[in-house]
Amino acid sequence: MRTAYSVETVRVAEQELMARLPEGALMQRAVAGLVAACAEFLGRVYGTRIVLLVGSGDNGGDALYAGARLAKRGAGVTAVLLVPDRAHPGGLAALLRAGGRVVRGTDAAEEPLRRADLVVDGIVGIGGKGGLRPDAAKLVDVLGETRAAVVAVDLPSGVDADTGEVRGAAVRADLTVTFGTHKPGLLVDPAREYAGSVRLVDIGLALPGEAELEALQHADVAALLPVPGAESDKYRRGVVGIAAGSSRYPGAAVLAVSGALRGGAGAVRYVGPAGDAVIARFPETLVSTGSPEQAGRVQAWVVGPGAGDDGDVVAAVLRAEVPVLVDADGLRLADRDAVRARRAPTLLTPHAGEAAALLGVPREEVEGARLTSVRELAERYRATVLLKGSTTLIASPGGGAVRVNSTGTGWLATAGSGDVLSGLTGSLLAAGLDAPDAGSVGAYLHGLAGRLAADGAPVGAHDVAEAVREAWRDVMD
Ligand SMILES: NC(=O)C1=CN([C@@H]2O[C@H](COP(=O)(O)OP(=O)(O)OC[C@H]3O[C@@H](n4cnc5c(N)ncnc54)[C@H](OP(=O)(O)O)[C@@H]3O)[C@@H](O)[C@H]2O)[C@@H](O)CC1
Ligand SMILES: Nc1ncnc2c1ncn2[C@@H]1O[C@H](COP(=O)(O)OP(=O)(O)O)[C@@H](O)[C@H]1O
Ligand SMILES: [K+]
Repeated sequence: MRTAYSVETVRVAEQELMARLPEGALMQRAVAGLVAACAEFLGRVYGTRIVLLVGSGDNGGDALYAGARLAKRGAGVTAVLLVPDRAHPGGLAALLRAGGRVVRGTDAAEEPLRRADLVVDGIVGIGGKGGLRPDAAKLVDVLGETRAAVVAVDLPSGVDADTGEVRGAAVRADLTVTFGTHKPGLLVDPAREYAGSVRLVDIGLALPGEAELEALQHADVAALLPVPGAESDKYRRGVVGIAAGSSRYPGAAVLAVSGALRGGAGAVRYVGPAGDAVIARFPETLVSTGSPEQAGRVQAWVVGPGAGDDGDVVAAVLRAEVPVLVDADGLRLADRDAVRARRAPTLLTPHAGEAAALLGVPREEVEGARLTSVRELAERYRATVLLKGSTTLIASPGGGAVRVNSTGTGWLATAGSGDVLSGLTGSLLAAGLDAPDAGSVGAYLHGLAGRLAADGAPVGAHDVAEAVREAWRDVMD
């Protein structure tokens, strides 16, 4: 499991560790990792031109000490000091001793930045408050006009470490070298995109049990996937009910069933007006035309994909005393109080637009503040919420760590791919995973399937469903 901790938690752990170490030792651990990452990134250090962007805190100190070590290895290093009289004194002295050069202010930065092979962003790290100040923002603008590669120290300056929000100018890095733990912002868009690839340097911080964010890895997913035992039969494996599709959107039903068949349940029941289309494509589906109550027992329901305006079906499914996943039209049709009153688990799976409607805010607000939005939705609706997008987030109603999934690819932004996800995730619910596990395992497999199916070329949603089995095998390998 990859985890990310809030700045507040990092600060406490940092204090505890610093109290036990000689002064400056922690920073030198961070610097050693930063230098190794820069050297690896450059390929060779000798003869390269490196520019350090140096703010007034320890983030700038890291950059200065790293610059000193790189200068000793033969790089030409120039430090741009944003607040010259507050640059980290020890770091600055070390750089000057190593033969580094210093310029002051943004105007003087232009020329060295244009010629740089590598820029080290030490403007601000976890001590950043609010958007970048005007002089720092101007420096970031100048940097944006160059073609230099950028390594960010701890965080790309200008992104919010705790939320992943980016208000105003921020550094776009190729690589971020972060210390002690991932910060939530490094795993959540839009900030994640600014970070480039992320390298974690272990500096010995002892972090408490509960993280702010968790990201499942292959081994975690493998341990959660439902695998039939010798005594399994189709009912014990779980039956998932799909109440989806309409005469207008029969394809949504087919796609949700295609996902459900690959999610580990022993049988898939379909209820709705698209039964003929479903049977034609998937003859193994148990199709019925009546209401969800009459469909026979299921261990979980999926309701909503392509449902059109059939609010009665949504209401009937919400009355069921088994886990229910509500997606797409179902999110619009579901009665809020009925969702909140449910005793069995509920999993809502909105994309940003649907989440915005549920919260009564503009879509951009959700896209700009995904972590805050998903937490708010889970609390308001007393449900587990899976917020879809480039990074998918899963929050639980009682608070606690939010799961983040980033196995996906932009190729998944194709009509119907959300229907596949809802069927797949519903199937995992029916197989016995709890709502946060079903949501995060479903998103993981779906994202991986999208990657495997696309392999660099466009895909349709049915290709994604077909690739779920390959993703499953890949995880189990
Ligand atoms: N945690 C760890 O274990 C370790 C942490 N380490 C490193 O220390 C870093 C944290 O250092 P830090 O605490 O000095 O804060 P930092 O990020 O440099 O920023 C504060 C400075 O920036 C300024 N400033 C603030 N907001 C701003 C804005 N919007 N725009 C512009 N400027 C702004 C603020 O100015 P002030 O408000 O004081 O005027 C202040 O001077 C951390 O990220 C990591 O790199 C490692 O060395 C060792 C292990
Ligand atoms: N840029 C992206 N990167 C990764 N995954 C994405 C991206 N855009 C969309 N997705 C994923 O594709 C799926 C789209 O679902 P949704 O928006 O419901 O589409 P539809 O309603 O057409 O089925 C979701 O699983 C979402 O997380
Ligand atoms: K930084």
